[in-house]
Amino acid sequence: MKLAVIGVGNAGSRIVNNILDVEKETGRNLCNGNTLLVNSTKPTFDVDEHVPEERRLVIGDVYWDADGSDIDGDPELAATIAREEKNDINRAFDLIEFHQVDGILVVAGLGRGTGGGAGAVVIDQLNEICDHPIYAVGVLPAEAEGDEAALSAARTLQSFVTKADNVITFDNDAWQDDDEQRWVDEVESPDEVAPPDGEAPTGDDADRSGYGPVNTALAERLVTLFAAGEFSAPSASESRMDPSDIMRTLDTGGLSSIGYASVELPQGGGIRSLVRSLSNRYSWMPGGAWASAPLTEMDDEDAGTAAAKINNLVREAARSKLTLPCEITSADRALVVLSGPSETLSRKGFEGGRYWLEREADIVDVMAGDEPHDRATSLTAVVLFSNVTDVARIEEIQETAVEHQQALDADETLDESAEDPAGESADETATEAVDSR
Ligand SMILES: Nc1nc2c(ncn2[C@@H]2O[C@H](COP(=O)(O)OP(=O)(O)OP(=O)(O)O)[C@@H](O)[C@H]2O)c(=O)[nH]1
Repeated sequence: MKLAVIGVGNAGSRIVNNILDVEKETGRNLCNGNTLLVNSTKPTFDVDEHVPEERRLVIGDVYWDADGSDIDGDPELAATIAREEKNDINRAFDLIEFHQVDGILVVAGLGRGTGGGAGAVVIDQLNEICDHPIYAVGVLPAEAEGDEAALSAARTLQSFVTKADNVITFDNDAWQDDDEQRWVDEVESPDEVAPPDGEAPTGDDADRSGYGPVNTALAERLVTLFAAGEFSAPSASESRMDPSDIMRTLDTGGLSSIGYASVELPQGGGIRSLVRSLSNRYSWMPGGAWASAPLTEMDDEDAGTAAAKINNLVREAARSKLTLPCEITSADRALVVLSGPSETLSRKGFEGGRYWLEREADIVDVMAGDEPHDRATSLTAVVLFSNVTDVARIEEIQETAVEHQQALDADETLDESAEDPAGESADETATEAVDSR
C-alpha cells in the first residue's frame, strides 16, 4: 500500500521522519517521497533528517513575530491559526502526488496544541481536496504530563475520530514505562527532557526529544503493516499484500491498535550469510539467487518446526504490548501480516495462527497477507486490531478530562463572583430568565 505521510506538530514531524528512516533501513517504499510536515516551530529530529526542507511548512510565525507568544499547548489557537493559513496548507499539498497513493496518514501528538488542533484542520482540508481514505495516527499523552494534556487529548481525539477514517492510536504512557525510554518524571514540558538523575542532557542528547526508541517502535509497526510488499527491489517470488484488505480492516472507523513480534533467523556461516545480511541492510545491493536460496532443504520435521514457529509468532504479536493496550475481544476486525524469507513462511503455520486469532479475539474473519522477502534475516508478524472499544487508558483520560474541566469551570465561577461580589449579574440573569417565561 502506498500512503502520503503528513506529520503535524513536533511529535507528528518526528514520527514521520522516523517512518522514512525505517523505510530506508528496510528497503521498503511506503510513501515514495510523498511527505509533508506542518508545525508551528521548526521541527527537531532524533534520527537523520529525511524530510526535505521544502516539505516542512511552518504555520503561525507571523503571530509569534508580532507578539512573541506561541501555540504553547492550546489546540483551539492552533486550529484557528491553521484555518487562517489554510491557503498555505493547500499550497503545500501541491507537493504531494495524490494519484500515486492509496491513502493518507496524518500523524500527530494529541496532548498539546499544534498536533491536535492544526491536525484536525489538516484532515478537514484533505477531505475537501481528495477522495482517498485518511488514516490518523494519534499519540496519547503520558499520565505524568498532567490534567491539561489529558483534556486536550480527550477533545482532539474525539475530533480526529469524527474526521478521519480510522485513528491508529499510540499510548505514550504504556510505552514510556520501559526503562531506557523517556524520563517522564523529570519532564515539565514535552520538549524539555532531563536524564534520570535530573541533570540537563548534554552532547548529542541535548538536541534529542527523548522519544527516539518509542518513535522507532511505532514507525516499524506502521511501515511493516502498511508497506507490506512495497520493496524498492522486489524479489520475483513476491506475492503482494492486497491494499484493499488493509482498507477493509480499517473501514470500521474508531480506534485501532497494532501488535508486533519479530524473531531473528539463524544464519548459516560463510560468505552466503554475509552477502544476505549486507544486502538486507543496503537495499541497493543485489542479493543474488544463490545468497537468498534456502540454507538447507526442508524435510518434514523442519516443515513442522517452521509451522510451529509461525503459529507462535502470530500469537506473540497479538499478545505483545500493543500500540494502544486494549481488550482484543472488543475489536471489530483484525488483519495479520507476516514477513520473512519465502521458505520460512509456512502456510500451515500461518493458517494455524490465524485460526487461533479468530477464536482468541472472537473475530469471525481475520484477514491475512504475507510478504515474502528473500533478503530478510528475521521473521516478523504484525497484527492490526480495528475499532477497539475496551481501552482502559482512554477511560482514564476521559475521566481526568471531565474532572479537570469541572475544576476549570468552578474556578471561572469563583473568579466571576469575586469580580461581581454583590451577585448583580447572577440576579440579572435570574430576572431575565423569569421575564422570558
Ligand atoms: N511518541 C511521541 N510522543 C511525543 C513526541 N513529542 C511529543 N510527544 C507527545 O505528543 C504530545 C504533543 O506534543 P508536541 O508534538 O511537542 O506538541 P505540538 O502538537 O507540537 O503542540 P505545541 O507544542 O502546543 O505547539 C505530547 O503531549 C506528548 O505526549 C515524540 O517525538 N514521540
